[in-house]
Amino acid sequence: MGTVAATLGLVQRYPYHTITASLFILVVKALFFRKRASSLPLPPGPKGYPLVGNIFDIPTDKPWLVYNEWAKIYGDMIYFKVLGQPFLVLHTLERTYDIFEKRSSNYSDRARMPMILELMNWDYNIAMLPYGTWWRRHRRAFHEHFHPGVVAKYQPVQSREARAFLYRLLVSPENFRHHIRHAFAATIMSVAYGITVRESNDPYILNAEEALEGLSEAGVPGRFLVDLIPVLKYVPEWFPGANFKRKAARWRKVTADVAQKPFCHVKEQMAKGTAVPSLAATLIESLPDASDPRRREEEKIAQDTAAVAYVGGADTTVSAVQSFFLAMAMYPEVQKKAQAEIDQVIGSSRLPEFSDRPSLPYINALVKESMRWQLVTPLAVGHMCSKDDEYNGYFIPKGTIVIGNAWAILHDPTVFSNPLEYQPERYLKHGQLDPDARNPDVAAFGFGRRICAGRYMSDNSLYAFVSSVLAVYDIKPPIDDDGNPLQLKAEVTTGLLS
Ligand code: HEM
Repeated sequence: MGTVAATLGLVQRYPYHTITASLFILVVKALFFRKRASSLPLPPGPKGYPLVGNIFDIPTDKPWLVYNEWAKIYGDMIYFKVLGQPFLVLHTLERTYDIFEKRSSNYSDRARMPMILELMNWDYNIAMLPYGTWWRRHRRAFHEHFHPGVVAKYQPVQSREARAFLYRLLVSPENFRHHIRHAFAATIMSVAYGITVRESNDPYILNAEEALEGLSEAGVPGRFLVDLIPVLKYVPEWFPGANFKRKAARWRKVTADVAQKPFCHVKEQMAKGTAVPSLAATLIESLPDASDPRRREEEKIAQDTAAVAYVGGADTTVSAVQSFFLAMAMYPEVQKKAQAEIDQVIGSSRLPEFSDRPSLPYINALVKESMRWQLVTPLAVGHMCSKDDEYNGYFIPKGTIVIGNAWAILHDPTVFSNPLEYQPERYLKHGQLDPDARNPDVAAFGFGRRICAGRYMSDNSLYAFVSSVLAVYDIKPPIDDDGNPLQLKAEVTTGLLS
């Protein structure tokens, strides 16, 4: 879900000016301190300081690894507070299932983000909407076009873009990372709007990238004081120190363009009778009449649905494909087995099709392992607890941001032997997919009612790219000055999207 998730619920160290101001708020809040609604203890976690809580303990670099270490001390539920904001990190599948699935009505909300949602107008992003009717209407509209029964209709575009990607790799293999990004942007623009993007400097893509950069900056909790003191959103732009308002104004414009420009383009094409089939065109066709009072809201939902396909899909699957390239360069024996399967099942006279997928168990296992090995969203996206709760002998206060440590769940050595190794074989038994092997989907796409709504489309894209690339290319590590292959090591970036 790409940057769809921004950095919701991801904890980072706060700048010191933010701390000072927040202290003030906390003192005020403390004056109205609410007595705890339960006599049960809070879940265990690192002991923090008065008022600021665990601000100095919070990991900035790959927090999923640090929480994994903390779990050895505190167990599979870790509770801590940062500037009054409670967090709960869940470490095992049992806990994420109990909380996000069994108690989903209480654990499906999102943290309030005034900078992003109220000032930058990212409110079209389903992933950020508060839990409730408006989110549910968006989710339903999105699901209608991305559930497992319908995503097959996007396969021709996915295959076409996978093939165009093969050609670009042939021309300039050194730019493979750029080509991956371009391929996914092109796929989604085509699916969502029927737009064919330019090879470089495409205005839609440039605009979206700028909006996503703003999102990524504003998504760091504490980056903007207005997230801690929402009333600051009313400060006028000219006011000294109100730089955040000027930034928000610029980002608001590009963010709005991401959703509106391509959608308006489709409307114009439809009016002229020249529109090509697309998600936006289908959504527009099924809108109520212009005179219908429901039209305004329905049109907004349609516009948001198409836009979120782009912002949700632009970066995420890209990251999974990058992991796949790294894995192939590091594990040549895996690559050989995958190529042998393609050669045996398909031969060398054509490229793999979607219809071949059931006959390619090793490739399917490789797609799964590419989602597990280096997770795209190692902490998924935090869910906010809507009301006070009691669970397993502990009290969980309303407003707690609950994070499922997807990395820990998919690197549990009791479930995945040698979890740091890339081994597609772990999903196979007697040469076929083993139904009893833990499927990375249990955590790689998040949890419960907010689980990634684009995961079926993403899975198809990954299959199309992986199988096409392996059918025609060998992926190898770069060569050093003496002509020897470089020793590669998996090093991932930190952040919500790894
Ligand atoms: C490897 C690929 C992807 C990964 C790892 C991924 C991951 C995620 C995660 C972790 C969430 C939040 C789940 C939660 O709150 O528990 C999410 C939400 C979402 N994703 Fe994805 N995503 C991927 C691809 C896509 C694609 C291709 C699309 C669009 C076509 C998409 C659309 C969405 C949407 C709409 C949501 C919001 C769901 C909601 O809040 O109700 N994602 N994704």
